[in-house]
Amino acid sequence: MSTGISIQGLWKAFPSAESKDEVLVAVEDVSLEVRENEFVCVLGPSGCGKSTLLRVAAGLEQASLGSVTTESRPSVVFQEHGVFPWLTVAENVAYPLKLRGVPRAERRERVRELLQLVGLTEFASYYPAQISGGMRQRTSVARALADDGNVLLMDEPFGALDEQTRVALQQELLRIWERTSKSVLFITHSVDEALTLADRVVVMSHRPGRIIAEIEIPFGRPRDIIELRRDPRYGEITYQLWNLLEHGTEQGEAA
Ligand SMILES: Nc1ncnc2c1ncn2[C@@H]1O[C@H](COP(=O)(O)OP(=O)(O)OP(=O)(O)O)[C@@H](O)[C@H]1O
Repeated sequence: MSTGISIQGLWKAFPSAESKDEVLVAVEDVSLEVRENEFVCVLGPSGCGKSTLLRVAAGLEQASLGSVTTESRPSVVFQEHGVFPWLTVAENVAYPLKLRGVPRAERRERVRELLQLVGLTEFASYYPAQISGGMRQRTSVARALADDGNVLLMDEPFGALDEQTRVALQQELLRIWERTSKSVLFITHSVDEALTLADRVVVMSHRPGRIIAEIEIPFGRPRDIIELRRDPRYGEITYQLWNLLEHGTEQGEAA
């Protein structure tokens, strides 16, 4: 199977704010492959370098060392501020199509389909300030899907939402992803979210962020993310992931 995203020996350091002679290592020697059509979640504690990893993968930051290659130019969804406030919902979704020079009639049809996919048809002519946070994130997801590439990078896209909206959008994202088949790298600090969405969860250590474990998630597709929670393996993997986050090992022993 071919590779959607390949990260090899990636290091990222920033100048230290404390001393001119020092650097702050945010990401340490991370190698990670996302296969075509695979959904990988990167799980790690706050400040461990998850966003930095994603920003480098997106080409928004340069690697200090190592390389990132993607099958196509990645589309990115961020936690917040992902939509242009001066454009309507429909215009936001149309934006990447316009940049690519897609003719107007085709653009209109594609936007109609995407808005239907994310349940925003009725809000096409609203501005971001006139819709809810969950709707803004759906707009952002629809806009990322309007890019025709196969690589989707998501940085805690549902992190700022209330729990019910978050679960609804996770379910929606899975439904869309199952139909559009993209390679997804999804950053989260939530054990539940990683377990719910991923084919594979990559766990990072405290800063500097290294990969300390990769866990294959055994739940099949399509997934019902509510039913999933009744599966006894859900509790077991949750326990395993929490131990990795807290102690760096799977058994709750100190590393
Ligand atoms: N542009 C920057 N300049 C200097 N330091 C930075 C920069 N961006 C990130 N850092 C540092 O890199 C480290 C990792 O930050 P990053 O935002 O990647 O963590 P994170 O795991 O995404 O955190 P959170 O889950 O809290 O969002 C932090 O110590 C942060 O201070």
